[in-house]
Amino acid sequence: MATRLRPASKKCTVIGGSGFLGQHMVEHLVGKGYAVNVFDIRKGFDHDKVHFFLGDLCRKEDLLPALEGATVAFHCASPAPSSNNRDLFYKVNYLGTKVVIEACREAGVQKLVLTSSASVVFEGTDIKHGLEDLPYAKNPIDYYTETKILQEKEVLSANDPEGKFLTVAIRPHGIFGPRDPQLVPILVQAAKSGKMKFIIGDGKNLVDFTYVENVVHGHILAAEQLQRDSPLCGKAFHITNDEPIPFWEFMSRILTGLGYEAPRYHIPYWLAYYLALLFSLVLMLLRPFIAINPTFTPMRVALAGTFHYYSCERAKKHLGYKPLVGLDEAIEKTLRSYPHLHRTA
Ligand SMILES: NC(=O)C1=CN([C@@H]2O[C@H](COP(=O)(O)OP(=O)(O)OC[C@H]3O[C@@H](n4cnc5c(N)ncnc54)[C@H](O)[C@@H]3O)[C@@H](O)[C@H]2O)C=CC1
Ligand SMILES: CC(C)CCC[C@@H](C)[C@H]1CC[C@H]2C3=C(CC[C@]12C)[C@@]1(C)CCC(=O)C[C@@H]1CC3
Repeated sequence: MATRLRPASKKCTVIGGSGFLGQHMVEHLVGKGYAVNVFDIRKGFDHDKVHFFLGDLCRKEDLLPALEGATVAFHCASPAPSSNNRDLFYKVNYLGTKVVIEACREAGVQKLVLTSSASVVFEGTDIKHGLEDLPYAKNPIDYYTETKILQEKEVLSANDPEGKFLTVAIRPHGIFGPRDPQLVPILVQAAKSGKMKFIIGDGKNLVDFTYVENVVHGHILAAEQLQRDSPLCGKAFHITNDEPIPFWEFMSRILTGLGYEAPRYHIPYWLAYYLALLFSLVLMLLRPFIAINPTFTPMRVALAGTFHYYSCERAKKHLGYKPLVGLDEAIEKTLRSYPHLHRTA
C-alpha cells in the first residue's frame, strides 16, 4: 500500500509546548495532521507522535535543531506571571524572543505565531469592547505585562514578506480549561484558606475568560491564513470567547461547581487595591528574611475589580474565527476535568 506523505508545509514547532496552552496546541496540531516538534525547558508530557527538544529559548544553539524543517513556529513560552521575577521576564520574554526570531530566520521557518496577551493594553482601568489598535499600556500592571509588550512589538516588527518571514500575534485573555495550573488551582487554594469571601467592587464588572480550545483554534487559523500580502502580516488579533461575563459570576460558578461557597461580602475596589499595595510593600521589605507568594496582589485586584473585555471582530473578519466552545460548556468541561479539586466534606 502506498504511504501518503505528509506535506512539508505541515511541520511545525511549538516553543513552550510543555505548558498549559502549549500542550493543548500540540494535541490539536497532531489531530490536524501536523508533524509537531516541542521545544521547552521541561518535558511536560509524553506523546508518541511528537518530537521533544529540551533547551532554553534564550540559547540559539538549543533552539535550532527543534526548528529544522518546520514552516511554522508557535511561540507560547513564558515564565509564569505569578513568579514576578523582573530579570527572568526580561531575559525570556524580550531577549529570548529576539533569539527565537533570529533562530526562525536562520532555520528557514516561514511563519511565526506569537502568543501575546490582551493585557498589553491594560493599565488597571476599565476597557470595554477594546480593539487591537488601543495604544500599548504606558503603565503596564506588572513586569510580566511590560515584557509581553516588548515581545509583541519585536515579533510584529520582524514581519518581512520580502525576506519570506511572516509574523502575527494572538492576544488571548484569561485562558482556562483542563490542566490549567493557574486560574482554577489558585482560586481553590484561596477558597480552602478562607480567602474567597469578598467581592471586590460591586461585582458587575465584565471580563473575558477564554476556553483553551478556542485559543488553540485562533492560533491554528492564524498560522493557516498567514500569507504574503494578507491583512494578518505583522498584526495582533484578540481571541476571546466573545461572551464577557461578570468577573465574580465566573469565579462563583467555578467555586460552587467545585463545592465551595461563592464570595458574598462586598469590599470597595479602592480599599482592596490599597490594602494589596500595602501588603506587597510590607512583603518587599521582609523579602530578605521571608518569601511569601501573596494571593491578593495589586495586579489581581485590578483584574478582579475592573471591566476588561475585548472585541474579536478583527479575528472574525480576517481569520474566520468563531469560538468553538461556548462559555457554559467550557465551564462544565473545566469543572469535570478537576475531580481532585472538588471539596470532599
Ligand atoms: N494563561 C493565561 O491566562 C494567558 C496566557 N497568555 C500567554 O500564553 C502563553 C502560554 O501560557 P500558559 O500555557 O498559561 O503558561 P505555562 O506556564 O503553562 O507554559 C509556558 C511554558 O513555557 C516554558 N518556558 C518558560 N521559559 C522557557 C525558556 N526559557 N525556554 C523554553 N521554554 C520555556 C515553560 O516550561 C512552560 O512549559 C504565554 O506566552 C502567556 O504569556 C496570554 C494570555 C493569558
Ligand atoms: C484571588 C482572586 C482575587 C483571583 C484568583 C483568580 C486569578 C488567579 C485569575 C483571574 C484572572 C486571571 C488572569 C491571569 C492570571 C490568573 C488570573 C489573575 C493573567 C494575568 C495570566 C496572564 C495574562 O497574560 C493575562 C491574564 C489575565 C487574567
